Amino acid sequence: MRGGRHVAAVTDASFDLAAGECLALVGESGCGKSVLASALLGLLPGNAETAGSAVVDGIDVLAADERTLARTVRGRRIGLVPQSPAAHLTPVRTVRAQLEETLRALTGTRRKELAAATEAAAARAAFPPGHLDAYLHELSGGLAQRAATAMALIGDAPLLLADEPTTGLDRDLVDRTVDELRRHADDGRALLMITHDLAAAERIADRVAVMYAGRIVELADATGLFGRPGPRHPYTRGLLDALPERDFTPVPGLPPALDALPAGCAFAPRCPRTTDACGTAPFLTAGLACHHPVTPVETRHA
Ligand SMILES: Nc1ncnc2c1ncn2[C@@H]1O[C@H](COP(=O)(O)OP(=O)(O)OP(=O)(O)O)[C@@H](O)[C@H]1O
Ligand code: NI
Repeated sequence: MRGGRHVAAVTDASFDLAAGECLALVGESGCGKSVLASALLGLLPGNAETAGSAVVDGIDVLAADERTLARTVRGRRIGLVPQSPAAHLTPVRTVRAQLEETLRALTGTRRKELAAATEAAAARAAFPPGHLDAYLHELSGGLAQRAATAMALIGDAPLLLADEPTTGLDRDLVDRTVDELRRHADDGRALLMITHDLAAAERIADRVAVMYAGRIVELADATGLFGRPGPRHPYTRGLLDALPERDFTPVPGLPPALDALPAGCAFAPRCPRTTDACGTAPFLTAGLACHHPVTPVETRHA
Protein backbone atom coordinates (compact mmCIF):
# COMPACT_ATOMS: atom_id res chain seq x y z
CA MET A 1 0.00 0.00 0.00
CA ARG A 2 2.67 2.50 1.03
CA GLY A 3 4.11 4.61 -1.80
CA GLY A 4 2.49 2.40 -4.43
CA ARG A 5 4.20 -0.67 -3.00
CA HIS A 6 2.31 -3.73 -1.97
CA VAL A 7 2.45 -4.60 1.72
CA ALA A 8 1.20 -7.97 2.91
CA ALA A 9 0.08 -6.74 6.32
CA VAL A 10 -1.70 -9.97 7.25
CA THR A 11 -1.09 -13.35 5.60
CA ASP A 12 -2.93 -16.66 6.01
CA ALA A 13 -4.60 -15.73 9.27
CA SER A 14 -6.92 -18.56 10.20
CA PHE A 15 -8.73 -19.09 13.48
CA ASP A 16 -12.09 -19.96 14.99
CA LEU A 17 -13.67 -18.16 17.84
CA ALA A 18 -16.61 -19.72 19.66
CA ALA A 19 -19.37 -18.01 21.59
CA GLY A 20 -18.29 -17.69 25.21
CA GLU A 21 -14.63 -17.62 24.29
CA CYS A 22 -11.90 -14.99 24.42
CA LEU A 23 -8.97 -15.10 22.03
CA ALA A 24 -6.10 -12.71 22.70
CA LEU A 25 -4.10 -11.58 19.68
CA VAL A 26 -0.62 -10.53 20.75
CA GLY A 27 2.56 -9.44 19.00
CA GLU A 28 4.92 -6.50 18.63
CA SER A 29 3.90 -3.15 17.19
CA GLY A 30 3.34 -3.20 13.44
CA CYS A 31 2.82 -6.95 13.09
CA GLY A 32 -0.68 -6.58 11.63
CA LYS A 33 -3.05 -6.94 14.58
CA SER A 34 -5.10 -3.82 13.87
CA VAL A 35 -5.15 -4.52 10.14
CA LEU A 36 -6.74 -7.88 10.93
CA ALA A 37 -9.42 -6.19 13.06
CA SER A 38 -10.06 -3.50 10.46
CA ALA A 39 -10.45 -6.16 7.75
CA LEU A 40 -13.22 -7.86 9.75
CA LEU A 41 -15.12 -4.58 9.95
CA GLY A 42 -14.54 -3.53 6.34
CA LEU A 43 -12.59 -0.53 7.61
CA LEU A 44 -9.38 -0.95 5.62
CA PRO A 45 -8.40 1.92 3.32
CA GLY A 46 -9.99 1.84 -0.15
CA ASN A 47 -6.83 0.60 -1.85
CA ALA A 48 -6.48 -2.42 0.44
CA GLU A 49 -7.21 -5.93 -0.82
CA THR A 50 -8.47 -8.88 1.18
CA ALA A 51 -8.80 -12.53 0.20
CA GLY A 52 -10.46 -15.49 1.85
CA SER A 53 -13.48 -15.41 4.10
CA ALA A 54 -14.42 -14.49 7.65
CA VAL A 55 -17.82 -15.75 8.71
CA VAL A 56 -19.28 -13.94 11.70
CA ASP A 57 -22.72 -14.96 12.90
CA GLY A 58 -23.61 -16.34 9.46
CA ILE A 59 -22.29 -13.48 7.33
CA ASP A 60 -19.03 -13.50 5.38
CA VAL A 61 -17.85 -10.07 6.43
CA LEU A 62 -14.98 -10.00 3.92
CA ALA A 63 -17.45 -10.47 1.06
CA ALA A 64 -20.15 -8.13 2.43
CA ASP A 65 -20.87 -4.81 0.67
CA GLU A 66 -20.64 -1.49 2.46
CA ARG A 67 -24.40 -1.25 2.97
CA THR A 68 -24.56 -4.65 4.68
CA LEU A 69 -21.53 -3.81 6.79
CA ALA A 70 -23.04 -0.51 7.90
CA ARG A 71 -26.53 -1.88 8.57
CA THR A 72 -25.96 -5.31 9.99
CA VAL A 73 -22.32 -5.80 10.88
CA ARG A 74 -20.68 -2.80 12.55
CA GLY A 75 -21.94 -2.39 16.09
CA ARG A 76 -24.53 -5.16 15.68
CA ARG A 77 -22.66 -8.33 14.75
CA ILE A 78 -19.21 -6.95 15.53
CA GLY A 79 -18.49 -4.33 18.15
CA LEU A 80 -15.18 -2.48 18.12
CA VAL A 81 -13.16 -0.89 20.86
CA PRO A 82 -10.88 1.07 18.53
CA GLN A 83 -7.16 1.47 19.10
CA SER A 84 -7.50 5.24 18.68
CA PRO A 85 -10.76 6.46 20.19
CA ALA A 86 -10.15 9.89 18.66
CA ALA A 87 -10.60 8.44 15.20
CA HIS A 88 -13.93 6.81 16.05
CA LEU A 89 -15.70 9.24 18.37
CA THR A 90 -16.88 12.54 16.97
CA PRO A 91 -15.27 15.68 18.41
CA VAL A 92 -18.41 17.80 18.00
CA ARG A 93 -20.79 15.99 20.34
CA THR A 94 -20.58 15.14 24.01
CA VAL A 95 -19.93 11.63 25.26
CA ARG A 96 -23.50 11.56 26.59
CA ALA A 97 -24.95 12.46 23.19
CA GLN A 98 -22.93 9.75 21.49
CA LEU A 99 -23.87 7.09 24.03
CA GLU A 100 -27.55 8.09 23.76
CA GLU A 101 -27.47 7.89 20.00
CA THR A 102 -25.84 4.45 20.07
CA LEU A 103 -28.34 3.23 22.69
CA ARG A 104 -31.27 4.40 20.57
CA ALA A 105 -29.86 2.88 17.40
CA LEU A 106 -28.77 -0.48 18.80
CA THR A 107 -31.11 -1.19 21.70
CA GLY A 108 -34.19 0.91 20.98
CA THR A 109 -34.05 2.45 24.46
CA ARG A 110 -37.01 4.80 24.98
CA ARG A 111 -36.52 8.48 25.68
CA LYS A 112 -37.55 8.42 29.31
CA GLU A 113 -35.17 5.55 30.05
CA LEU A 114 -32.29 7.09 28.14
CA ALA A 115 -30.64 9.00 30.98
CA ALA A 116 -30.43 5.95 33.23
CA ALA A 117 -29.34 3.68 30.38
CA THR A 118 -26.60 6.13 29.42
CA GLU A 119 -25.23 6.17 32.95
CA ALA A 120 -25.38 2.38 33.08
CA ALA A 121 -23.51 2.12 29.77
CA ALA A 122 -20.85 4.50 31.04
CA ALA A 123 -20.52 2.57 34.29
CA ARG A 124 -19.78 -0.68 32.42
CA ALA A 125 -16.55 0.89 31.19
CA ALA A 126 -15.85 2.74 34.45
CA PHE A 127 -16.50 6.06 32.70
CA PRO A 128 -17.27 8.61 35.44
CA PRO A 129 -20.79 10.11 35.16
CA GLY A 130 -19.38 13.55 35.96
CA HIS A 131 -17.63 13.61 32.58
CA LEU A 132 -20.58 12.59 30.42
CA ASP A 133 -21.13 16.14 29.21
CA ALA A 134 -17.53 16.55 28.08
CA TYR A 135 -16.31 16.65 24.51
CA LEU A 136 -13.56 14.35 23.32
CA HIS A 137 -10.81 16.98 23.43
CA GLU A 138 -11.63 17.65 27.07
CA LEU A 139 -10.88 14.05 28.05
CA SER A 140 -7.58 12.42 28.96
CA GLY A 141 -6.46 9.49 26.82
CA GLY A 142 -7.63 7.03 29.45
CA LEU A 143 -11.09 8.63 29.69
CA ALA A 144 -11.46 8.71 25.90
CA GLN A 145 -10.52 5.02 25.89
CA ARG A 146 -13.22 4.27 28.46
CA ALA A 147 -15.80 6.27 26.49
CA ALA A 148 -14.96 4.21 23.41
CA THR A 149 -15.23 0.98 25.40
CA ALA A 150 -18.64 2.04 26.77
CA MET A 151 -19.82 2.70 23.19
CA ALA A 152 -18.55 -0.67 21.98
CA LEU A 153 -20.25 -2.63 24.76
CA ILE A 154 -23.72 -1.16 24.08
CA GLY A 155 -24.69 -3.43 21.20
CA ASP A 156 -23.77 -6.65 23.06
CA ALA A 157 -22.59 -7.85 19.66
CA PRO A 158 -21.91 -11.57 19.18
CA LEU A 159 -18.28 -10.65 18.41
CA LEU A 160 -16.43 -7.86 20.17
CA LEU A 161 -13.05 -6.72 18.85
CA ALA A 162 -11.12 -4.85 21.49
CA ASP A 163 -8.00 -3.27 19.98
CA GLU A 164 -5.64 -2.30 22.81
CA PRO A 165 -8.59 -1.41 25.09
CA THR A 166 -6.35 -0.79 28.09
CA THR A 167 -3.98 1.81 26.60
CA GLY A 168 -3.51 4.76 28.93
CA LEU A 169 -5.15 3.07 31.92
CA ASP A 170 -3.42 2.38 35.20
CA ARG A 171 -3.25 -1.16 36.52
CA ASP A 172 -6.47 -1.36 38.50
CA LEU A 173 -8.46 0.22 35.67
CA VAL A 174 -6.80 -2.24 33.31
CA ASP A 175 -8.08 -5.05 35.51
CA ARG A 176 -11.59 -3.57 35.71
CA THR A 177 -11.77 -3.11 31.95
CA VAL A 178 -10.43 -6.56 31.27
CA ASP A 179 -12.94 -8.09 33.69
CA GLU A 180 -15.83 -6.23 32.03
CA LEU A 181 -14.69 -7.46 28.63
CA ARG A 182 -14.40 -10.98 30.04
CA ARG A 183 -18.02 -10.69 31.17
CA HIS A 184 -18.95 -10.08 27.52
CA ALA A 185 -17.53 -13.52 26.72
CA ASP A 186 -18.97 -15.15 29.83
CA ASP A 187 -22.42 -13.96 28.74
CA GLY A 188 -22.08 -16.23 25.72
CA ARG A 189 -20.47 -13.90 23.18
CA ALA A 190 -17.05 -13.95 21.56
CA LEU A 191 -14.20 -11.60 22.27
CA LEU A 192 -11.07 -10.93 20.24
CA MET A 193 -8.75 -8.88 22.39
CA ILE A 194 -5.74 -7.29 20.71
CA THR A 195 -3.04 -6.33 23.13
CA HIS A 196 0.66 -5.80 23.82
CA ASP A 197 -0.05 -6.50 27.45
CA LEU A 198 0.64 -10.16 28.10
CA ALA A 199 -0.49 -9.85 31.71
CA ALA A 200 -3.89 -8.63 30.49
CA ALA A 201 -3.96 -11.47 27.95
CA GLU A 202 -3.21 -13.99 30.67
CA ARG A 203 -5.99 -12.59 32.83
CA ILE A 204 -8.66 -12.66 30.14
CA ALA A 205 -7.92 -15.16 27.39
CA ASP A 206 -8.95 -18.76 26.82
CA ARG A 207 -6.63 -18.99 23.85
CA VAL A 208 -3.80 -16.85 22.55
CA ALA A 209 -2.79 -16.16 18.95
CA VAL A 210 0.75 -14.82 18.57
CA MET A 211 1.36 -12.77 15.46
CA TYR A 212 4.73 -12.05 13.90
CA ALA A 213 5.25 -10.04 10.71
CA GLY A 214 1.68 -10.49 9.53
CA ARG A 215 1.34 -14.19 10.31
CA ILE A 216 -0.04 -16.14 13.23
CA VAL A 217 2.97 -18.14 14.40
CA GLU A 218 1.43 -19.82 17.45
CA LEU A 219 -2.14 -20.46 18.54
CA ALA A 220 -2.52 -22.16 21.90
CA ASP A 221 -4.57 -22.50 25.05
CA ALA A 222 -3.73 -19.67 27.43
CA THR A 223 -3.14 -21.90 30.44
CA GLY A 224 -0.63 -24.05 28.56
CA LEU A 225 1.10 -21.08 26.99
CA PHE A 226 1.52 -19.04 30.17
CA GLY A 227 2.04 -22.05 32.43
CA ARG A 228 2.98 -25.57 31.46
CA PRO A 229 4.04 -26.84 28.97
CA GLY A 230 4.77 -23.23 28.02
CA PRO A 231 5.17 -21.65 24.59
CA ARG A 232 6.44 -23.65 21.65
CA HIS A 233 7.44 -20.89 19.26
CA PRO A 234 10.81 -19.24 20.04
CA TYR A 235 9.19 -15.84 19.40
CA THR A 236 6.45 -16.49 21.96
CA ARG A 237 9.08 -17.61 24.39
CA GLY A 238 11.00 -14.42 23.71
CA LEU A 239 7.91 -12.30 24.41
CA LEU A 240 7.32 -14.10 27.70
CA ASP A 241 10.97 -13.85 28.71
CA ALA A 242 10.76 -10.09 28.14
CA LEU A 243 8.19 -9.72 30.94
CA PRO A 244 9.47 -7.89 34.03
CA GLU A 245 8.28 -10.71 36.28
CA ARG A 246 10.23 -13.23 34.22
CA ASP A 247 13.69 -12.60 32.73
CA PHE A 248 13.16 -9.01 31.60
CA THR A 249 15.25 -9.85 28.50
CA PRO A 250 13.83 -8.30 25.35
CA VAL A 251 13.78 -10.19 22.06
CA PRO A 252 16.95 -8.94 20.32
CA GLY A 253 16.62 -6.91 17.13
CA LEU A 254 13.51 -5.50 15.49
CA PRO A 255 10.70 -7.00 13.43
CA PRO A 256 11.20 -6.78 9.66
CA ALA A 257 9.42 -4.19 7.54
CA LEU A 258 6.40 -5.90 6.04
CA ASP A 259 7.34 -4.78 2.54
CA ALA A 260 10.79 -6.33 2.91
CA LEU A 261 10.15 -9.70 4.51
CA PRO A 262 12.99 -12.21 4.40
CA ALA A 263 12.40 -15.35 2.38
CA GLY A 264 11.52 -18.25 4.66
CA CYS A 265 10.65 -17.82 8.31
CA ALA A 266 10.34 -14.10 9.06
CA PHE A 267 11.57 -14.60 12.62
CA ALA A 268 14.76 -16.44 11.62
CA PRO A 269 17.05 -13.35 11.70
CA ARG A 270 16.19 -12.84 15.41
CA CYS A 271 15.84 -16.45 16.42
CA PRO A 272 18.37 -18.35 18.57
CA ARG A 273 17.33 -21.65 16.98
CA THR A 274 17.71 -20.82 13.29
CA THR A 275 19.11 -23.44 10.90
CA ASP A 276 19.12 -23.88 7.11
CA ALA A 277 15.62 -25.33 7.33
CA CYS A 278 14.34 -21.85 8.25
CA GLY A 279 15.02 -20.68 4.68
CA THR A 280 11.64 -22.25 3.94
CA ALA A 281 8.62 -20.60 5.57
CA PRO A 282 6.92 -22.90 8.07
CA PHE A 283 3.14 -23.21 7.84
CA LEU A 284 0.89 -23.06 10.86
CA THR A 285 0.25 -26.71 11.68
CA ALA A 286 -1.45 -27.82 14.88
CA GLY A 287 -1.13 -24.32 16.29
CA LEU A 288 2.53 -23.76 15.46
CA ALA A 289 4.56 -22.35 12.57
CA CYS A 290 8.16 -23.24 13.41
CA HIS A 291 10.82 -25.73 12.27
CA HIS A 292 12.52 -25.83 15.67
CA PRO A 293 9.97 -25.45 18.43
CA VAL A 294 11.09 -24.89 21.98
CA THR A 295 10.80 -28.10 23.95
CA PRO A 296 8.75 -27.96 27.14
CA VAL A 297 11.67 -28.76 29.47
CA GLU A 298 13.66 -25.80 28.28
CA THR A 299 10.71 -23.52 28.47
CA ARG A 300 10.33 -22.69 32.12
CA HIS A 301 12.92 -22.08 34.74
CA ALA A 302 10.90 -22.52 37.88
N1 LIG B 1 -2.92 2.47 5.51
C1 LIG B 1 -1.78 1.77 5.44
N2 LIG B 1 -0.91 1.99 4.45
C2 LIG B 1 0.25 1.29 4.36
N3 LIG B 1 0.62 0.36 5.23
C3 LIG B 1 -0.21 0.11 6.25
C4 LIG B 1 -1.44 0.78 6.41
N4 LIG B 1 -2.03 0.33 7.53
C5 LIG B 1 -1.21 -0.61 8.01
N5 LIG B 1 -0.11 -0.75 7.25
C6 LIG B 1 0.98 -1.70 7.45
O1 LIG B 1 0.48 -2.76 8.19
C7 LIG B 1 1.36 -3.04 9.25
C8 LIG B 1 0.58 -3.54 10.43
O2 LIG B 1 -0.09 -2.47 11.04
P1 LIG B 1 -1.04 -2.68 12.27
O3 LIG B 1 -1.60 -1.33 12.61
O4 LIG B 1 -2.02 -3.75 11.98
O5 LIG B 1 -0.04 -3.17 13.39
P2 LIG B 1 -0.39 -3.55 14.89
O6 LIG B 1 0.06 -4.95 15.08
O7 LIG B 1 -1.81 -3.25 15.21
O8 LIG B 1 0.60 -2.59 15.69
P3 LIG B 1 0.35 -1.73 17.02
O9 LIG B 1 0.59 -2.70 18.13
O10 LIG B 1 1.40 -0.67 16.94
O11 LIG B 1 -1.03 -1.20 17.00
C9 LIG B 1 2.14 -1.77 9.50
O12 LIG B 1 3.44 -2.05 9.92
C10 LIG B 1 2.17 -1.13 8.16
O13 LIG B 1 3.31 -1.58 7.46
NI1 NI C 1 -2.69 -1.89 16.34
